[in-house]
Amino acid sequence: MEHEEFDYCFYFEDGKPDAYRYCVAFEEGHAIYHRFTIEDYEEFGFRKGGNDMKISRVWAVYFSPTGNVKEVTNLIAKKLSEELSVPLEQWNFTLPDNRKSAKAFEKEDLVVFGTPVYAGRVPNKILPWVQQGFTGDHTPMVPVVVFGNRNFDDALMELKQELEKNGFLAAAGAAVASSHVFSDKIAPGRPDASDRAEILTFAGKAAQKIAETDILHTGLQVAGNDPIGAYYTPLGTDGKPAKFLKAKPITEISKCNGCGRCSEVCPMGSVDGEDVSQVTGICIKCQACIKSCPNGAKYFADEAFLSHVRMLEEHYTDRAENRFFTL
Ligand SMILES: Cc1cc2nc3c(=O)[nH]c(=O)nc-3n(C[C@H](O)[C@H](O)[C@H](O)COP(=O)(O)O)c2cc1C
Repeated sequence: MEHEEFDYCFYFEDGKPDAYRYCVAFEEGHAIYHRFTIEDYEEFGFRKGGNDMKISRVWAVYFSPTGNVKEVTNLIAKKLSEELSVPLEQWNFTLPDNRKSAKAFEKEDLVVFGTPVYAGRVPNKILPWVQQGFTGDHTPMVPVVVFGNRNFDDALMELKQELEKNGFLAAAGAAVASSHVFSDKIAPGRPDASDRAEILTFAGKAAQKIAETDILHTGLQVAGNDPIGAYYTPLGTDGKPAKFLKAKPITEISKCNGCGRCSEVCPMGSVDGEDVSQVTGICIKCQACIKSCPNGAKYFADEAFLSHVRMLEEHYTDRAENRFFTL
């Protein structure tokens, strides 16, 4: 078998460092292992040391209605691309137009995959797209979740598991705290300079590990329940569940100049472009329309939603820690 036909190679230390190398070829879903003496292996022209997993491109792939996930995912992906000396590409699947056809990644891609945390999980309306919209081919990835200073609960575990079902292999992972999109009083300005420094240190370490480690046989551990737990139940100031599933943004007509920006940024395509006061489809409360309105004409008036926001402001203003995971 010619060495180009192998998917990747590695070696076991097990008391005899470098005694043998193993190369793997995937055929019809089965891994076929070939063992080489180090002499034969060198003859094949493999690189000495490391894992022989070649990365030729880094991708920043993200869903980010109000920009925090975009910023964090790009920061990690850019640092990885610099450290590994390969080009950086982006795939932003926030808008419905970019969720029309599935995207296939190759073995030599390294995909930094970012989503926000909604109710302690991957946003439930986006989960089907995470499950169906991306395929890997033993493609290394870095799952990243960004949360609004309360908790990321099982979101990172869920994102990792879902992508691993579709041919990706987690090489590192991160849960990064940000300002909460519901309130300017919760973690304002985050990610800040200190977060960015932590993120860059993590990405540098991840690049080194990716270059050195046999990803397929190591298995990344991340925080979260396995199996994944229930969605977090938002509470109101009275400590009872705050039910605002049906809440939709309201438009203050006197302030609206009909520019249509809110309709353009809605990730669900739910704001009518002709009459922006009409929310014709699902609202995921992402706040993209509210944050993007140049005239401050959009707001939520739902009492249960506002009570939840006040509860968050009362209980979740202490600085949450970022969490980073490497092999
Ligand atoms: C519907 C919804 C639910 C959220 N649930 C959580 C949560 O469970 N924990 C948390 O810490 N932040 C939560 N957040 C805050 C977001 O994770 C945070 O603001 C994130 O930065 C948003 O990402 P984006 O700026 O890319 O849109 C929630 C936000 C929304 C819109």
